[in-house]
Amino acid sequence: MQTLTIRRPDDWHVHLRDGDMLRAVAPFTARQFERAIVMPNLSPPVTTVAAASAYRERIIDAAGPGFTPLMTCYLTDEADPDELARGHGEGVWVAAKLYPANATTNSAHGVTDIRKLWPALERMQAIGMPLLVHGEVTDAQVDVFDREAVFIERTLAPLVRDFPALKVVLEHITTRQAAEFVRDAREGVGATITPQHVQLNRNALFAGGLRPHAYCLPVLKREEHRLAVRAAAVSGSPRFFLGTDSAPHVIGRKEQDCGCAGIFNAPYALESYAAVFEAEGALDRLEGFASEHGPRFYGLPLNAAQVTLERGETEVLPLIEAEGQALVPFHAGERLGWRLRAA
Ligand SMILES: NC(=O)N[C@@H](CC(=O)O)C(=O)O
Ligand SMILES: [Zn+2]
Ligand SMILES: [Zn+2]
Repeated sequence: MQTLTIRRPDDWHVHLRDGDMLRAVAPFTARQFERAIVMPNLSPPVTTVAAASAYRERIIDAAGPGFTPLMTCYLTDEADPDELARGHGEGVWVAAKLYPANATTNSAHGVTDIRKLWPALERMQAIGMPLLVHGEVTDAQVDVFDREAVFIERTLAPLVRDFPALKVVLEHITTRQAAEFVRDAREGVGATITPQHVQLNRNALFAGGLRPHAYCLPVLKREEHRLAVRAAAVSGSPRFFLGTDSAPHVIGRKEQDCGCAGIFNAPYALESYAAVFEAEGALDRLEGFASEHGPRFYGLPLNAAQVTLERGETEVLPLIEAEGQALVPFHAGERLGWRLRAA
């Protein structure tokens, strides 16, 4: 097969940031995807309908025509059910995002105790607004590699039980436990999967030295987990869908004493996923994962347009500079075997 034409995909988890960084990265996402679920972890976080509408306009300006940002509400301990319902009703918010306080980048205003969210979750369940979850406990006693599995046990499993009709997406899954939990859960539970978590295991963090550009949260896990998440991605199950978690930080913030978590994978995300599906003999399932499972889960229409991937070397630059931002992309300096044909 020399070309692969699929329905135009969407990215169900991306960080587009704001200001110069937004202008630098939004065109990469817009080139690859028709829609994207935009994470609200700006500083300050996007907690009001007004802030989300204004942010949406800035994204549309930066991305150019043909791209639709789908906005999310950042949940705090003070999350107001009426504001959530209003934003959802007005078509501004597609979903709301739960960051356990201090679990990841810009999550200081996140939720300190899930019980504080109950009124918000009740309303979201009633109106059919999905809950997106950064699934890691923040308990310093828990080993950083176990934080996702412990979160599932302590928080997610009870939540999925207590809110039996709430749509829940476990974002950027990294473990066998997460893949199995989502696979076996009740209806209305899904997961996004990033390109890095199906291609790298935690050895990548220490390959010949400390590798800040392989550092993201949840952190890469053992090989056993990579294989389980990879199997879920290519399984064809509608519960698993594409979410890059592209999370740009300028090079200086990655390469420092306390480097930021996040991998900037937007520029070649599709080429990267295609390599995985091909290696697994599952290229015929790429379209479901990239373009169908997500919209069906969210209850949104499938995109009508198509894109074509063609076989051919794509050279990933070691450094991408745009709008004064210097970013090291995922696969920096490598060659990928597929190329997204220009629209
Ligand atoms: N994934 C990351 O490592 N970082 C994300 C936050 C997140 O998605 O948890 C970021 O905003 O930089
Ligand atoms: Zn996260
Ligand atoms: Zn993220």
